[in-house]
Amino acid sequence: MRAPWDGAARVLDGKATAAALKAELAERVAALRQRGITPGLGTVLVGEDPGSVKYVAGKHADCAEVGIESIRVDLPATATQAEIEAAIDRLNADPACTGYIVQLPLPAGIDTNAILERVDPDKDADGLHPTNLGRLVLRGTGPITSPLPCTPRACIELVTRHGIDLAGKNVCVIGRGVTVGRSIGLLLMRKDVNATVDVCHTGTVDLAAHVRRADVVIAAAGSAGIITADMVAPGAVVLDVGVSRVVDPETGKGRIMGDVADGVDQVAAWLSPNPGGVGPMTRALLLANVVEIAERNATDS
Ligand SMILES: Nc1nc2c(c(=O)[nH]1)N[C@@H](CN(C=O)c1ccc(C(=O)N[C@@H](CCC(=O)O)C(=O)O)cc1)CN2
Repeated sequence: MRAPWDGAARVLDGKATAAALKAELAERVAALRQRGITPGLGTVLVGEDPGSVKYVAGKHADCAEVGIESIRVDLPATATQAEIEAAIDRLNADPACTGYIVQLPLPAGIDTNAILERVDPDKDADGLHPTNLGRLVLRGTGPITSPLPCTPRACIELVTRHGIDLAGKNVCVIGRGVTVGRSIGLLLMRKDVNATVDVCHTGTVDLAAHVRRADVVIAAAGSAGIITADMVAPGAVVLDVGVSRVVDPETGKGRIMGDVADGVDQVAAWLSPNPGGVGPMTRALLLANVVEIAERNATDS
């Protein structure tokens, strides 16, 4: 099924693809605004983790770019479960808020599942509410009418917008976290995608054997450089989703390292850079979720 491959990998360019997607979304937001509907994205940030602060700021900048209004709720790291839940209840009741996210991870001691379950499923811009994940399990075919998790959606959009068809492909997912690994299998198995999925994790025996069989590798373990060139079949498509923050021994500065080691670009046919691959697409798909909620609400009313 794979074409023989003897060149350097082509780049799955997340920045350019996200820019194209955001331009399409800006047009849909303009159409909604013409009908008197203003989509609004809310964020709940608890504490001042530098990564989370940066991601939330990025989400609001993206909103401004496409014409979505922003609602920011910033709580101190000392916020209690009850205080976070009260903020959730306010966003659930706020008509200006079309959809919202709770930035993860939450501080230690907070019951994350209880927080995510309190989000109104119809405002769940992250697609992480149990009702929406349950719909993904139950509805393996037909149109999708509820929000989908952003990073899994980002992976699929990134490859399909580069002309890669996933139907019939063997996809190896590495990592079983809720935001990516566990939920992406459900999307890939849907009839409209039609991939065969292998999900590997820390309990997997012989990870390399699984990866070697794959036409498409989605590395979302958060373990720097875990996927090496000798594991990847020549001509495979490789998405580097995992993020580890490491200190560069040469510069002494912190930098992001993905799950994919140097050298994979000499074996794979396509490779998503990290940064610059799935991350920017995840941000764009969050906006897509908000626009789709607004469009569905407009049709329902
Ligand atoms: N509620 C959520 N929390 C978290 C999610 C999520 O989807 N929902 N995912 C991550 C963080 N995240 C979004 O929130 C996210 C992470 C990274 C990027 C991104 O574009 N990264 C850039 C590099 C950025 C940098 O230099 O630091 C890239 O990949 O090019 C977007 C979104 C955990 N929490």
